Amino acid sequence: MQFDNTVIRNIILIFLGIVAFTQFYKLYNVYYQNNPVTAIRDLTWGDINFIHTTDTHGWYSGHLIQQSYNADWGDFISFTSRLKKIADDNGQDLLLIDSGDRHDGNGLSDVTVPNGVKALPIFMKEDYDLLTIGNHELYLWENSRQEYEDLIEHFKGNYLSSNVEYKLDNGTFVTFGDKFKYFTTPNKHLRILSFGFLFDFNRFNDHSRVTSIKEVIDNQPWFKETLKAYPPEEVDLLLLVTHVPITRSWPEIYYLHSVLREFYPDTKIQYFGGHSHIRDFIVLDEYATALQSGRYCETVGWTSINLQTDNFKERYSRTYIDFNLDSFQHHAKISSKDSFDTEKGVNVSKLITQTRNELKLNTPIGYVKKSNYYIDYVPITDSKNIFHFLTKKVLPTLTPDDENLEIHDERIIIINTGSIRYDLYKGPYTLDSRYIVSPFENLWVKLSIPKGIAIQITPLLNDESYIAKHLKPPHQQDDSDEKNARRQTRFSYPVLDLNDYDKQTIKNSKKKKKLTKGYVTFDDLGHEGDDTPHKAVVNFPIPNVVNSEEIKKGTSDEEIVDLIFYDFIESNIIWALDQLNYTLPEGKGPDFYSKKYLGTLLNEYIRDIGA
Ligand SMILES: O=c1ccn([C@@H]2O[C@H](COP(=O)(O)O)[C@@H](O)[C@H]2O)c(=O)[nH]1
Ligand SMILES: [Zn+2]
Ligand SMILES: [Zn+2]
Repeated sequence: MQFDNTVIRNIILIFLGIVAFTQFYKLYNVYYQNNPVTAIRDLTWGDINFIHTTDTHGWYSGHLIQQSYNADWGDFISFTSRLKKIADDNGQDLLLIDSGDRHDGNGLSDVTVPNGVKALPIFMKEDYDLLTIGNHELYLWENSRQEYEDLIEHFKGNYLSSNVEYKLDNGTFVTFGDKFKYFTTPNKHLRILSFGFLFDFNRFNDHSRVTSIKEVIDNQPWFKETLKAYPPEEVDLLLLVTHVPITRSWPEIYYLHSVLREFYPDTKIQYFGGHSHIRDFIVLDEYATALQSGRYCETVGWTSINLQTDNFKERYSRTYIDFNLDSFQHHAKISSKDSFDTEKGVNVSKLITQTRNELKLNTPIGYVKKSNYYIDYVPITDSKNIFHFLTKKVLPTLTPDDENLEIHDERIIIINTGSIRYDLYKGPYTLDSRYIVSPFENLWVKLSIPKGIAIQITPLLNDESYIAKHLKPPHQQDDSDEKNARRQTRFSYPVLDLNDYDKQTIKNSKKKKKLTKGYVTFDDLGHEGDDTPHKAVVNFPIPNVVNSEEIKKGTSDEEIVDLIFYDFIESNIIWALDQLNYTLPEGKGPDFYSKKYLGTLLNEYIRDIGA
């Protein structure tokens, strides 16, 4: 076959065209990753507006490798101060609220002794109008003491806790802050009665005490006396600042609401929730809604109430603001970073950088070579799932501290999935990553029991139908109810006819935009609540516990094996043994039999493995 010059020239041109197109396409994609074209949805302002944070868990440096959450606490302070100015200029009110859980989840908070000693002063730079306590302020006495001595002192009058108390050295219990607050807002002069509540948490340290919401309502006269002292004609709005999941499957808010409605049949009530780490907004009735604002400085929650209208849809708005500068500047309506920054905000950002350097948080202590490892973006059986990685690669490398400890040939190591808090990213494994992935200082313990019993424990702790049918293991509700709260809220449904919200959603979804991965929240108002439209990520189910089994085939069920687990879940293990009718030899309690196995934490083993 013969080719003339024109054919050859055309082939070369086509080839060059393909190369040029491929290169252009690559650049285009890189550009989009860094400059996603997404229209940020505006905030709707009302007579009274709220900025809400919850479950920050020490993430005040922001997310250093995730653009969507790249703002730090200094930026957040500039943001809220800009919004306060807008509110004041327009004669509207804006209140800042935090729902607790400020420890455990980030190096900035957890590398110090006591944990939080450097992070809390940074948190305290924000001018919160109301705040309350989370369960992470109650695991360790030193954290409760910080709340009592530092935060309550600093936020005097604004720190509310209606069902949590602190034990003084002389043994008397005193409220963490105040049980309630009655106040008038600065601009609209609205009269507000507010309370602070924690869910029915039972793992508090012995210098504190939690009374369930139901117990407070039913058996502590002060609560109903307070409601009577502030009758409906003297209250424009009730504010409930809680560390309680707002989802319908968690009954505590709903019991509280039923009682409040007996006293205030049509007063407006706004709930703020936390603990299950999700974005959520619930409509309780025509005049009552609840907002929950995610976790880990990924989200700033916004809700507003327009008091002038009789129309429900015009009365309420909610937005989940991504914790980044684009969103902050957009909502503050200031395009230049220099004009957006406030002196205080810039100083707090500097303090964060200084503190991170001082604590050497960016120091690499290992390297994650192969890939990212996700908590629930991939199924648990996937090699990129962090629990798959931990059970297959990390747990089998655990070795006891004491070489004289009696050990057996076979062992099962169980971890509660709640002890792993964040995805593990490919690249340098820093001192910070260590606490991000798993912040807890739990000890490994060992129980030596027959293999036939040991192998049934993980399935039993994960069998929710079994757990639902039988007595709940002590403290188990901490984990499994929390997971239910996460799951069910995603598919919560409106109790009022809110179809118009969805029409709006459909209209907008026709606009073809390249979206980044992130939250797409389905709540009672539809799914346009996230300020930044995202491509939704899939969240696969994760069990309560996972294990690594080093068990030989062919050995008898009577063979004694070592069951190794964190002391944090000891009560769950003892519950499971009880369900299996296995009694530890008489006269000796579990404390005697479960021996300390290892002091080295899982997060240090990850470093050694290098992934
Ligand atoms: O020492 C500990 C303390 C807690 N956990 C896990 O944390 C969750 C509670 O976290 P929230 O932020 O309050 O949701 C608890 O259910 C445990 O899974 C732990 O593993 N060790
Ligand atoms: Zn939390
Ligand atoms: Zn919590």
